[in-house]
Order: sequence, then structure tokens, then C-alpha cells
Amino acid sequence: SPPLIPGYLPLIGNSHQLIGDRKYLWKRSQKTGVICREMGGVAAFLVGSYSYYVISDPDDCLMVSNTCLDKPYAYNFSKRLMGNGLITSEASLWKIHRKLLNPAFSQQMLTAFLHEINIQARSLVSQLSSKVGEEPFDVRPHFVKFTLSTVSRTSLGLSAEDQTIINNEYAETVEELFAVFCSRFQKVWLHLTWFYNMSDLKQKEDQLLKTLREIMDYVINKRKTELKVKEESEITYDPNSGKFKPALDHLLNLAEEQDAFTDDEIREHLDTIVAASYDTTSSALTYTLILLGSHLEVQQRIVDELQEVLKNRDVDVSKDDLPKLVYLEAVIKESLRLYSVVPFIARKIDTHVKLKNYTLQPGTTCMILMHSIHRDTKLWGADADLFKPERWLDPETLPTHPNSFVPFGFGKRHCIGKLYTMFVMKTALAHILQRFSVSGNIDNVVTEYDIVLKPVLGHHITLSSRI
Ligand code: HEM
Repeated sequence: SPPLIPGYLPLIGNSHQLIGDRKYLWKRSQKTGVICREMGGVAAFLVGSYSYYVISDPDDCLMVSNTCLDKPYAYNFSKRLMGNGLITSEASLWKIHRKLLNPAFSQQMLTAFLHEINIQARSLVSQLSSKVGEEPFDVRPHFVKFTLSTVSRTSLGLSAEDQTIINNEYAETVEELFAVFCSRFQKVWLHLTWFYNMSDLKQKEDQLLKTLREIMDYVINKRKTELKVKEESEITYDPNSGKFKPALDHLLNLAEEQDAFTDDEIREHLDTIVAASYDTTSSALTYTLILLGSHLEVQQRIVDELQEVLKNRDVDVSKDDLPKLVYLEAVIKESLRLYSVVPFIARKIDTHVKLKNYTLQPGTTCMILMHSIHRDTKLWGADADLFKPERWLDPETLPTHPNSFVPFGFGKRHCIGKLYTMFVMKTALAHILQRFSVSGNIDNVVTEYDIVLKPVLGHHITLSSRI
């Protein structure tokens, strides 16, 4: 068995180390990551008598992710929102649904989204123009609005007039709901369903879920009606001319033609896609922009690259431009490495899993600490804590281990939206940095954990015009 993390007490184990606010929770996770590395990449802690493993050895992480495909019971806390969506569904159903959904996120589909992503990025730039020369401000709400409208258009197929349906109310409600899931995880007595059902937290969860359900049901029913009344000839999808097929149409078609999804499952898939995409991408964009505001030489190098590739043309960032933005990509990767917005994931251990040095026991949970892998000096070198995008430009300066960079998770259940995010982040940053010069200070940023990492203090930036 792996060694226990120090500090455990009789009966309660390490439970007391989970108690604190969400800033504390992030600090505790970081500390656990360091302890786990010091203990050789695998350790254990106890909540009462229940065992959790934490692992940060990349080979062991891959082994666990691909041997145990089911999610542990803590994911069930979010199951009333995401149900049989890809993140929370059981492995047997997930295998079928993932295959059906993969084409909705293929390279060809994403290329067709690109014109729309450019439109949304321009709208973001025009909102940010009002901040030029103003006091330092929080850019995250602008990124939330941008990522929500982008996903509303591309995944839900909402028209320009309707995209505000998935507005800030949806985002705020999802964030409050994630906070409820975290609180429940920390208050171990609320893991017991009958106890939880009597709590105020449960009542809050019911209310928040009702709001989200009403919004998503409205979106689905509206689209269903639209597709019914439209002549078949009117519904043309042509990726080459930007007439893309939104994920919602993809789901509705599969439901009709193959009886592949129930109405509830369609809603659960959409809630999963929207919740998984906007919160992560807007946080990642926020950290990247603050990093650029703190490293002006890096920012200038991106601006030079943009000038070389886009030649000051006020046109869309095209599918041919994206692979040429090599330095911008290096910056995004370095930002995701240092600020892993999904810092860890977990798996239900349902069989004996033999790792390099230990065997994990069934009936337990294993947490896979990506944030710890990303800062491991054995993999990344002595400068692992430093922001150095250049390391991505030369294979010699990158770790040789193939699983050293894993912001999108491990193995078969890795993120379905990783290419989508790269398209969205590159396009948004290209538009922003052509128009504005950014300043900020990453050293002042205080972060909290509520499933996704979020900057909460000291993260304000200022903008000045480049034109
Ligand atoms: C910076 C942005 C993002 C990060 C860091 C990220 C990270 C992750 C991670 C770590 C997982 C694995 C979860 C687990 O194993 O429990 C995951 C899964 C998932 N992500 Fe993302 N994600 C991002 C953006 C997106 C976007 C834009 C979408 C949708 C368009 C998306 C949709 C999903 C879905 C549906 C899954 C479940 C995949 C499956 O189990 O088949 N994510 N993501």
C-alpha cells in the first residue's frame, strides 16, 4: 500500500485537512501535490475509514485512467446537472456516447466554426475598447461572456438574437452550483444522502438546477421546432462555407434516426458541454492574459508573430493561420502548464490496479494530480515553476515523457473539447493582442478551487491601445 499523507488522526483520518474555504482548498491541493511527489508519486489519505489515493507519477496516472474508466462517487454530486453527459456517465454508456459525439468535435467541424469564433472575438475586442486607459479591471467576466456566446452559437446553434439566452444568469448559476458541489465534498457528513437531503445546501441545489433546466429545455425545444418547420432543403450544413452543424443538431438527428439519446440525455450532454467549456476556457484565457501583462517581452514576441502571419490584415484568423502561430501556441501551453485550470481528476478504483511500486485496492478513489505533474522538476527541470514559453519551441528542452503535459486529462476519457479550446484561445488572443497592449502582475494573483481554478484577487489588468 502507498504511504499515508502525514497528519491523519484516529477515526477521522485526514478529513480535518479538507476543511477551509476554496482558497485554502487550492493551497491544500498544492501541498498534497508536493508531498505526493516527495513520497515517490503515490500516496494515500483517509476520510474517516475511506481511502483516497493521490498520484502524480505520469506512468501510474495513465495506468489508472485507462484501467478504471468509471468516475468516483464525488462526481455523482454533479450528476443531477450533468447526468449521462460524458463527464459523469458510467463507462458502459460513455463508450457508446463518446463515439457518437466525437464527430461533433472533429477538426473539420471546428474549422467550420472558425468564422463564428472570429465574430465573437471581434465583439469581445469591441467591449474591451471601453476599458482602454481606464483603471485596472477584471477581464474574466468579459471572457465568460465571450466563451458562452461562442459555445451558444457553435454547440447550441443559437442565432445572434437568441445567444443571450445562455447569458450571465446561466453562468452565475453554474458557478454557484459548482460551489455547492465543492462545499458538499468538503463537509464529509453531507456525503450521506439522507443527511444531505435535509440540508439547506440541497435546497439551494434544487433551486439552481431548476433555473438551469428551464433555460436548457427552452433552447432544445426552440431548436426542435425550428428544425421541424424548416424544409429539409433549408437545413444545409456545409463546413467549407462555414455552415456548421451545431452539436445540438447532431444530438437531435441521432435521437431521431437511431434513438440514441433520450430528451433528458440531450439536455445533460448540452449542460455538460456548456459547463465544461466556458468556465475552463475563460479561466485559461484570464491566466494567459495576466501572464502576458507580466512578461512584456513575451507579449511583444506574439505581436511580432501576429504581424508576420496576419500582415496587419483586419481579416479572420483562418485555418491556415492557426498552425503558423507557433509562439502564441507555446504561450498558451505554458500558461496551461503553470495554471492547470482543471488541476486534478479522479477515478473509481474498481479492481486491483498494479502500479510501478504499489497496488491500489478496489473500493477506493484515486485522484490524479495533473497540476503536480506540470511542476515536477524531475520532468520539467529546475525552472519548472518559471513561465518560459521558449521551452516549447525546442524538443530538446521539453520532457521526454509523453505524459508530462496533461491539462486535458489522461487516456481514453480525455477532454473532447481540447482542439476547440485551442482554436478559441488562439483566435481570441490574436484579436486582443493586435488591438491592445496589456499589463498586469501574475505574482499578485490569488487563486481558488471550485472544480476549475479561478483567480479571485490581485488579477486586474489594464489595457492601452496599440493602434
Ligand atoms: C482550457 C480548457 C479546458 C480544459 C483545461 C479541460 C480539461 C478537461 C479535463 C481534465 C477533462 C477530463 C475530466 C475527467 O477525466 O474527469 C475534460 C473532459 C471533458 N471536457 Fe474539457 N477542458 C477544457 C475545455 C473544454 C471544452 C471547450 C469543452 C467542450 C466544447 C470540453 C468538454 C469536455 C467534455 C465533454 C469532457 C468529458 C470527456 C469524456 O469523458 O469523454 N472541455 N476536460
